Amino acid sequence: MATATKEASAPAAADSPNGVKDSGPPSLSVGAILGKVRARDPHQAEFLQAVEEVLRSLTPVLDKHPEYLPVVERLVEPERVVQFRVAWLDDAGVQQVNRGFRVQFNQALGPYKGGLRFHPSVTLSIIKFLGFEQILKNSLTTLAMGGAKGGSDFDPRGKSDNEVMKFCQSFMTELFRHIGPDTDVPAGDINVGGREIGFLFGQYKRLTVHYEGVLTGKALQWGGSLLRPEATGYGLVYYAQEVLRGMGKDLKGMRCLVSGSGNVAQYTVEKLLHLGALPVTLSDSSGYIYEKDGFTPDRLQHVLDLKQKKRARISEYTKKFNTAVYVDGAKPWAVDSAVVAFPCATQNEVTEADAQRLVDAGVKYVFEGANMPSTAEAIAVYLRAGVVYGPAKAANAGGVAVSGLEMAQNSQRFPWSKEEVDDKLQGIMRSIYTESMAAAQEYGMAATDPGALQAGANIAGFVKVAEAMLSQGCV
Ligand SMILES: NC(=O)C1=CN([C@@H]2O[C@H](COP(=O)(O)OP(=O)(O)OC[C@H]3O[C@@H](n4cnc5c(N)ncnc54)[C@H](O)[C@@H]3O)[C@@H](O)[C@H]2O)C=CC1
Ligand SMILES: O=C(O)CCC(=O)C(=O)O
Repeated sequence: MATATKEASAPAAADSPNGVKDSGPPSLSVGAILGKVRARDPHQAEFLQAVEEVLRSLTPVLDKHPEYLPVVERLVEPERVVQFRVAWLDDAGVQQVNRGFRVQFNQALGPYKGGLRFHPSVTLSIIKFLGFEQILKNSLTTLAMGGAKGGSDFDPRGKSDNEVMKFCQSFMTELFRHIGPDTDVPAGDINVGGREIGFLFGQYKRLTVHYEGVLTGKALQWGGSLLRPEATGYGLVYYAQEVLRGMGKDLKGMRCLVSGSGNVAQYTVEKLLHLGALPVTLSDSSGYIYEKDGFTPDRLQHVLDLKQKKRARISEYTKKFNTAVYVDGAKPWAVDSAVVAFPCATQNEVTEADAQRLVDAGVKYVFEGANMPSTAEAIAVYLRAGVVYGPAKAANAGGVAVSGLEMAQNSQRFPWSKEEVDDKLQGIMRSIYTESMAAAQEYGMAATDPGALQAGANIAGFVKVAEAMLSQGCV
């Protein structure tokens, strides 16, 4: 994508395509809005990175529709930020104090929706970037969901089940008053899976006496949806398949690099195997494993046992399978002879130097499973090298999409079959691809432009939210 953030001149208030007028300060421009965001929160590096990336893509839209500028000014400010103390007693009876967050970013399209992350790196900046991305991602799914994110700096590593339960109960003891099935529906993210959602749901029920679809990612026996655990990874691969199909290519036989080894990475590898691709790496924050001839269903099952049951490091894998090598302290991006990369671990895991390594090693496609895994500089490297770039908010939307389907099943009080959910997931990922392409082309980009999917996802996601915000007035 070749557009740069434009310091546009003052647009006058104008009619929106739906006939609603909105007006902002006469000096409003993309540059002025960015300046205000930077001045307000100069230390929120991740949040600024996410906002800058989106606004850059929106420049041609805002040139054509200056009436959206006041909407953008509101969009970059969360509707509500809740920050709270989470105090709990560890197994030794010693008090621990963590910080909890819920950023309710935008409710234009539906109840706030987005995951909870428990990780020592969690700050308000991280939760705000995730919540901001979630607005446009949820819009792309076509389901009625606003954008939110939450979490805590709690580190579950090394904690007993009892300690995790105590923490979750204390976290929900504050959070419950801000959420509800028609208000805000949290789910999992890094270090928040089935175990944590269970503890959180139990405490919500105890506090409210309501048995309702207030969280997604629940277990099947008590309101979960089939395929929610698999949805982000499966959706990512379905999206990649759509993009490749649009270029007359097929994932079958392609060597793929996958980073991370958590929920998203595991089911990305599983779906790649279903489709005959050759995933060869997985990683964690300590290093990566390389299976030269690719994972197999048996080998993947071992990863699932290690990660889901034993909560072990990925290095443990080579104790059972000596077909693989473990490389300590490194990322998988320099492994050669791969064509596709799926970063599925965490934000900014692909730096400019990593991106250059990927390009040098022959990678032609990057599809993001993690949220914002590529730095701005890394994205520039992909695009300069002609690498097709499938951005997170489109490529990993399958998880929240099936969360939306879980909400629909909870409202109906009737579960759907695996086939029904999978069929809907595939349809949603296909429509994200086609809508993104259509939006990029509407604003002058060629379908063959390596940045078309990025610009298209930002534009298509934004326009729906902007129209809803215009219709709903200046709130
Ligand atoms: N779980 C979901 O449904 C969705 C998750 N995501 C995103 O996918 C990414 C992964 O999330 P999950 O798989 O759910 O979490 P998880 O907790 O199941 O797994 C996280 C994985 O990332 C690895 N990791 C964490 N920090 C790392 C680092 N600095 N370097 C290398 N590896 C690191 C961990 O070792 C672990 O294997 C996150 O960016 C998350 O926001 C996006 C959409 C939905
Ligand atoms: O399923 C959800 O509500 C949230 C998933 C999520 O956190 C994400 O899309 O990043």
